[in-house]
Amino acid sequence: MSNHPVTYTLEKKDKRTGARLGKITTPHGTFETPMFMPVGTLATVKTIAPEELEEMGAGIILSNTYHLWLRPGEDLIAEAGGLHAFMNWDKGILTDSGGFQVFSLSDMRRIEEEGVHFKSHLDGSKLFLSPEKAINIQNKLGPDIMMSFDECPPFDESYDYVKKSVERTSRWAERGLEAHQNPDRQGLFGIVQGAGFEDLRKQSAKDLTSMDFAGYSIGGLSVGEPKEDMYRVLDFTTPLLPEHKPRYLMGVGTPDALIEGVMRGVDMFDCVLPTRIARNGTTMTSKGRVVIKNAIYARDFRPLDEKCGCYTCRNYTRAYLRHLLKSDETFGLRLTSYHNLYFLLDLMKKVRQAIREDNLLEFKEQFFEEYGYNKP
Ligand SMILES: CCCSCc1cc(N)cc2c(=O)[nH]c(N)nc12
Ligand SMILES: [Zn+2]
Repeated sequence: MSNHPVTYTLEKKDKRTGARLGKITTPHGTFETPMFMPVGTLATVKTIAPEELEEMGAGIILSNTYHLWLRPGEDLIAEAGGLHAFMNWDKGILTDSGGFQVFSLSDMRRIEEEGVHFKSHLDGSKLFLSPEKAINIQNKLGPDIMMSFDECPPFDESYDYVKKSVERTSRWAERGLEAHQNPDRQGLFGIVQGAGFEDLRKQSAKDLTSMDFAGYSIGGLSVGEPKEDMYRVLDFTTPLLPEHKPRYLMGVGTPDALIEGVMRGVDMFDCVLPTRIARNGTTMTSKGRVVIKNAIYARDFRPLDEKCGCYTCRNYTRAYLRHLLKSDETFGLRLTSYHNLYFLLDLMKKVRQAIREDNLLEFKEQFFEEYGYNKP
């Protein structure tokens, strides 16, 4: 069906790069792109309240089918009225399909045409996930955007293996479309795979764009490959995707990769990085990374980032943040997580403005210089 509940409006194409300004409309609101999506694996963006996510400008957040299936279970969340009600978040929610987590979290797994057999990372119990099951779980969780069940092979996997994997992921995608019970209110995205092989990326994109998905994800990247490889794959993959549907690059969230991805036509990004590194005291600032537990900050009574307008930077000093992190005080995790999320959301706001003003390349150069990316 072509009248999807999740639609994309292309507003402006950058004259000198592949960047584009747009809006994605979901049953829970319309949000500007390019956008960064905070990850809330277990129905919470760790240590941050929904109201705080809203005040920092988050539009769509992520949750994780695999984790929520195992705990507390999709039926419990369905009884609660779905993820939005369960976690008291009334903007957009996107869920991953679980395949990636199976491959990254679980050992003893066996991949067959029917699906994947594996052991729970929680208690070792035997589990089975199929394309149909992954879609049914997401139908019950009730996100605005759902992902097809895919296999994300290692980037350095053999050509023959990746070819077979891409063909199976395309068959899984078709089965998922068939199994989708709420196509009127939940948009389903296909996930393009193919590792670093251009012909396999083309095959995957051809297969998936022949099916009527609401949007397209670029999977199989940000899995440890060199960034230059990721950019090379994006260069020949994003042009294969429909211009008038959203493009989502999975698992990408460093400032440089976000900007490089935008310049290659990507609209949506997610990454656990900002909150994960925050919890061990690593923060992203306009002058590059600041590892706040470092002794040099013990008597540094300046804000974390003097150019940042976030709650953390307006109210607390580096010395205080260092004290909290060194003392394992939970409040410290909240303050660094808040700042890192705000930093990336604010970066994407500045990127959107740069596309509006046709100075994205100049913005990138200045941001890279100040962040320290150009240092040898
Ligand atoms: C909540 C996490 C969402 S993104 C997870 C993710 C991250 C990365 N890097 C790749 C993939 C992929 O290829 N397929 C799928 N389903 N997910 C991926
Ligand atoms: Zn800040």
